[in-house]
Amino acid sequence: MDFYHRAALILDSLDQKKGSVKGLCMAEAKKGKKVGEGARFLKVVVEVLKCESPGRSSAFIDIRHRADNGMPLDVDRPHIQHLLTATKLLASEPTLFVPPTSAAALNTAVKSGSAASANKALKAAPKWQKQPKKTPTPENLANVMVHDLLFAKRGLSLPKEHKVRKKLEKYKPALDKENEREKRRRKVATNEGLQIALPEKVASSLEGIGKGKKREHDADRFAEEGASGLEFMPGEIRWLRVNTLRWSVEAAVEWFEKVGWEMFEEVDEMLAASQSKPKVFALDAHIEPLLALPASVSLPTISAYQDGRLLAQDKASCMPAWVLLSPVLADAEEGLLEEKGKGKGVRVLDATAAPGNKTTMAAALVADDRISGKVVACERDQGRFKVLKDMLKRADAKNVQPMNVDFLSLKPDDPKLKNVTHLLVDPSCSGSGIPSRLDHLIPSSPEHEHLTRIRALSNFQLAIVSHALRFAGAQRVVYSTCSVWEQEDENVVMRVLAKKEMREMGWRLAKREEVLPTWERRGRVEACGGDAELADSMVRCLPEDGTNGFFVACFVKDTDATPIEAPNMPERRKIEAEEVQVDEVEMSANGAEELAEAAATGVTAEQDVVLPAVANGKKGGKKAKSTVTQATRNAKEEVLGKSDAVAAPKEKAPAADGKGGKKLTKKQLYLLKKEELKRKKAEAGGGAAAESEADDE
Ligand SMILES: C[S@@+](CC[C@H](N)C(=O)[O-])C[C@H]1O[C@@H](n2cnc3c(N)ncnc32)[C@H](O)[C@@H]1O
Repeated sequence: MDFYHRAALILDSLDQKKGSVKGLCMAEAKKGKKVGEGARFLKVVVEVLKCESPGRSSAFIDIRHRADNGMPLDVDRPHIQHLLTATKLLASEPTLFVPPTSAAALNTAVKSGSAASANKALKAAPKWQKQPKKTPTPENLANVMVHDLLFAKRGLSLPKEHKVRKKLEKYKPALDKENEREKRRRKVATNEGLQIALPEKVASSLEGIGKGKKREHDADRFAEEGASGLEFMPGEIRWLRVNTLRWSVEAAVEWFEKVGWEMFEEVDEMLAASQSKPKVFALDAHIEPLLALPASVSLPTISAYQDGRLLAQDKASCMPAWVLLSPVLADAEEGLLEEKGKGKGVRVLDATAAPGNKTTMAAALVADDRISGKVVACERDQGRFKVLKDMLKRADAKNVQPMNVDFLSLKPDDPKLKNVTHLLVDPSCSGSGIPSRLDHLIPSSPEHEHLTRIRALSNFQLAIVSHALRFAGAQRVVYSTCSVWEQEDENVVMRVLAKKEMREMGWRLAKREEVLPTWERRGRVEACGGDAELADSMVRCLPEDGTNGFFVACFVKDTDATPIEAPNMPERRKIEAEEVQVDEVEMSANGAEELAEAAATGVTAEQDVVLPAVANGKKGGKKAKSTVTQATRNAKEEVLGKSDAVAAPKEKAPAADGKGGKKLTKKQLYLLKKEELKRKKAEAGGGAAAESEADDE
């Protein structure tokens, strides 16, 4: 019963938007420390969400599928909840889904007459009554148990004589009958027809869970890596990066062959061969230190993975560091570093580093003796900073200086950073490109809320990348996201290029020849105002490419050339600039939020400014008597969406009551918005801010 209680608690937390599917499953599993438990939670929770998720034609899935050129899903109501209502199970058995704690608590529960108040009564019971720390809501406990009763191959995993099982089984005929009726109503032949389809890659990965210890351990890793940030792409290919700080690609190939693996020239050939041979691998065609193995391979059995010579990293996630630094490697090969003024050691800055996949890759690429490069890695969040440090240790990345700092607080003209020439900007994003996050199974917000969040993220991303471009010595800056939304991808790049300031500094986009030229999928022409060449400079990835959904663009500085012309902004962006006016006050990234607040309340340069906590990485700002630097002012304008070439129309304030009436001042508008935000946050149970959505990439 304990397992079901805990699975139901995970569903409760999901309802309260307290985290991602995988993250919450792993967090719960960690409490019990049983091998395979995370994977079991994941499987049960996903199965329940597949048949219960309400509002499946919601904005997120719809847009997501439109973005992937797929079909929107069409499941129109929560199936298990429907079964519970139709059979009156919860109403007739108010105490069945209330954890048995003490007689007194049970009595209270029985007397209460309804499951909800029974649950409330239990929670309020005195501490000395031995009861679990948290009790799940009866609805979610019923969801999990009824799911297993009806759909799990082995049925309920409770002893035959367990009284809850005995009681629940009495309802099985009625539940089955209603289930059959529902299938007829929806014109589907099987139970699967009533469920949301999982992305194929995720489905195949979840399928093996529970079939033997080795697979369980592996599945745990699947869940864990998602939560900790180490990447793992469930599906056909398992990408492993050779950690050249510890090993070489040649040595890795030799080692694999020595222990009985067969190498293939092409990834496709390797995949075809993997149908009959399990031990096959291939070198990736685009990224030198990357190997492709069949996804069925069990990582714990590969010692080179266990000791950090190989690192699990999705191919798309390897692209930014490769695009940023492969030209330096090529120059080193040809002995051109001195000539190009890079002989004194390349300095890289990773603006948003944790968990450190791209940092460690950059560190490995510049560790070459001829380059003798170093990396500064900034991470604002204290918890994630610890993860970053662990990753640096695992990868043996001694040439990295980690800093627990808000990147936006660094001064681009700081003499200590004047040697920084290359910057990685991989800011927090919506994570819409990661199918393995499974978050499309959670009921999503209404469309407006979704777009507001994406716009807020987009403004935050613009602030971070613009800040990077202002670094005095910067020559090459790579911007990336694991999002498939144009707002976070092409739009951010276009907004940067539209800024006079950036063009006058000599920034332009690196052309296709310099940015994975043989990678087929490029930026969307429409999102680049119809400019095919610009779109061609950008890289996009989708799961059908064997990677996560991803986006990469590379800015290069050419101080000698005439500044490029402002690009044609796409029509949609202009429309959004108008729509976004109000929303931009509602910023969700922590530091940027505070900057936005400061700006919206009209604080000027010499006044008290709420600055993001600097150097200690703690969330939340502190009051500081400060003179705002130009960089801070710029960032402030950017997060408010004011710095675009396509300016939002002035003072188009909405009516006071939203229907018509007197116009509000900016401050009134802000206060209203703030109230609304507070209310939403309270409703969401203090769920994570939009910004932290996809920080594990
Ligand atoms: C998408 S993740 C980066 C993933 C990382 N590049 C990797 O490949 O492992 C974004 C990270 O940026 C951090 N972050 C967000 N805003 C930041 C800021 N202003 N300064 C420093 N770090 C920031 C987040 O806490 C998060 O850890």
